[in-house]
Amino acid sequence: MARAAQSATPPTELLERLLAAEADALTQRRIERRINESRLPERKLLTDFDFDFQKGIDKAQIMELAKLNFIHRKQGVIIAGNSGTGKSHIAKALLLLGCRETYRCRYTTASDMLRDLFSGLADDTLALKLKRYLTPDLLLIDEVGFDRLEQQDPRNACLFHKVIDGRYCKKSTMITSNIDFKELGDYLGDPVITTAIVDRMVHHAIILSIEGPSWRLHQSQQLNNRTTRD
Ligand SMILES: Nc1ncnc2c1ncn2[C@@H]1O[C@H](COP(=O)(O)OP(=O)(O)OP(=O)(O)O)[C@@H](O)[C@H]1O
Repeated sequence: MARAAQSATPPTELLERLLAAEADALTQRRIERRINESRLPERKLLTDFDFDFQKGIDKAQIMELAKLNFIHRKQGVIIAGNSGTGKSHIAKALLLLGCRETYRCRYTTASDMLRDLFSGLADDTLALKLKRYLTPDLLLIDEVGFDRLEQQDPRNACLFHKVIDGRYCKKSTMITSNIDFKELGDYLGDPVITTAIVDRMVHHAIILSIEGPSWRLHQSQQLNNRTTRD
């Protein structure tokens, strides 16, 4: 206000500037809140992704996904491929973009989600816990098939089904996996229910299959080469 008085800024212009700054700060706070609520463990960006390294990924397709129309269309996205090929990086970056728009998003790994839902069975809070995974506009279930589930129990398939079926055609779900869907029945403990899960997951979904080298391996090879040279 002192500066405005010095430069004889008209009061309406001053008010306009103050309100714009407040509106920007409010938008920023809302974005931060959505990111925190999403439980995203790290903020990955598509601009940090080396598309030249991973030739198996169609950059144009990812940039199309980055427009987030799939959330609006309540479409699923499945990113499959070997370890280290960048599946989680891309999925997390898309989730972050979702938070930056007005979407409510949630990140989980398959094992964390199933552990959480199992605890809901134990203390009769399943309905409440399911809400966490059913209400977000975008749910990312990362690392499907990645590790052995804590509870080796066919109810894993029932719980997974509750989430997928509850979101089917209503909300968008992103899944990353390093196993073939044929192995999902063993992973979730019930092949029959898993067939119903896969059916819903792939229906109308955008499926990206990344066949390529591991970025982690590439990084450690580069490091080794550098150390040998030094
Ligand atoms: N093409 C790439 N450009 C830049 N960083 C990459 C690329 N691919 C992977 N990374 C980085 O390598 C690490 C592993 O990638 P990411 O977790 O996305 O792999 P993943 O395919 O999900 O593997 P996993 O199935 O083992 O979880 C991350 O830190 C990620 O940011």
